[in-house]
Amino acid sequence: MIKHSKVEDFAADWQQLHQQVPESTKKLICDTVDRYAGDLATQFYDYMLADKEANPFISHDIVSQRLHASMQGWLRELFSVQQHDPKEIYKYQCHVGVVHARIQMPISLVLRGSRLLKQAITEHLVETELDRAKLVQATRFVSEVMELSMSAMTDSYVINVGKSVRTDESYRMFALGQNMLAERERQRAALSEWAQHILLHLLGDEGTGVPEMKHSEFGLWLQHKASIIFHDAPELERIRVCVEKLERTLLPGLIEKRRNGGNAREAMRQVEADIGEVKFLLTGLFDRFIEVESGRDSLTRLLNRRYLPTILMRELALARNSDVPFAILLLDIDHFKNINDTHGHDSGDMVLQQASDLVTSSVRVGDFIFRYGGEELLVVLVEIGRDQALQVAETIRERFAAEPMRVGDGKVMQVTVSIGVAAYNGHPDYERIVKDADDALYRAKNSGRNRCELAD
Ligand SMILES: Nc1nc2c(ncn2[C@@H]2O[C@H](COP(=O)(O)OP(=O)(O)OP(=O)(O)O)[C@@H](O)[C@H]2O)c(=O)[nH]1
Repeated sequence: MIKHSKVEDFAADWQQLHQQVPESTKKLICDTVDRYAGDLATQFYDYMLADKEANPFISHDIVSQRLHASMQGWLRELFSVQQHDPKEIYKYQCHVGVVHARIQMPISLVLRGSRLLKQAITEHLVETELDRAKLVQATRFVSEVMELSMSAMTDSYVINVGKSVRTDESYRMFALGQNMLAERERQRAALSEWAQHILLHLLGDEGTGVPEMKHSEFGLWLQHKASIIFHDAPELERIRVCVEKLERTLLPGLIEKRRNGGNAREAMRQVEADIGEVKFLLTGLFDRFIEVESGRDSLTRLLNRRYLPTILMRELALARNSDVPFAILLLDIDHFKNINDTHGHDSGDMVLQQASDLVTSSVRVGDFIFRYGGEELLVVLVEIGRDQALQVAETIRERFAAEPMRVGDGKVMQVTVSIGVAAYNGHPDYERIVKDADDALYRAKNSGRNRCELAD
């Protein structure tokens, strides 16, 4: 069967729609839209300009200079009786969609606007000499033309918003690609330098107008780059609050104290504490992101769970398109709580680290190992069938049972694991295979632990 492209589907629907409605009715709609195009555009933009959500995207000036006329042109063309090529009409609608995406106008707003226009055109049609049957037909025609236009617009809107998200993300990755450890040290140094600068300035005798942070190297970084790298991390906001407090309250207070010859020690201490807080937040922010962005869990160095959907979706696509199967193992350390309770939390951590080393050395380099939960690991075994996957799980289980683990103070203890195994079975939803492995793990636990169970 030939797969139709979106433009061909649009053209076919457009032609079919036009064939269903008599020329006389179309002519009347065309004339009505033509006559009221100005009013319709005014009505549309009055509504948009009054709307809180729409307001940031348009202004009175832009409306009067450009948009009002474009809207009339668009309406006239959409309902024109001249036989335009439907593919050209499709392109035109896509272009409008691209523009909406570029200015980041929410699609809900575009759809709301279209409903408003549909209603307004219908009201004008009611005033014409059309009889009831024809009026119903005309109203339906207007509605479907609008629907078709919106579907083309939405298609290109979605693609183009996707593109811009990818661009943002690639810039973010580029920014992150710069060595984050070096960046962290650079910004810490820039902050210290600025702090030193103001303290030296304050110790001088003028005691007025300290150098503003926003013009310092750190201030510029905070203003322009930090929010791209860290998005809306809460620490960033707290840093901004600290900086504002410093500039608006603490520093002026300190200057005032010094000018009046008062004891500035307490004010100075507050300034130092505030700068210390900014430094602390900054370090924490970088450290958190270095850990997350490296994609690894900080304790076990295994992959972070948030990458699991990406990996599983990729494996599912490979399995579907190239017939390359895969399987997952869900592994849970038995009675882990007892290890913590008996030997302490640090020993629990040590066991987790040894457990991840053991699993890592039991699978191939091409497999993926995630820290799935507290004491749960998830392994994606690539290019493997169900029986082989079960064998791998058995080997891991046996190794755990055979190799005692260190728990601090030179002590060792026996640790066992339960494993649920699920192989790709053609189901397209990646959550399903995880759920299958989870059910199998549950059975392994309920059947006495230190066991592997295969999903049904
Ligand atoms: N030391 C340490 N403990 C953790 C970590 N993450 C989770 N835990 C602990 O792991 C324990 C898991 O306990 P449970 O879920 O009751 O299960 P369990 O004791 O392993 O028993 P079964 O799974 O039923 O065999 C909890 O006490 C958690 O506090 C971690 O990173 N380090």
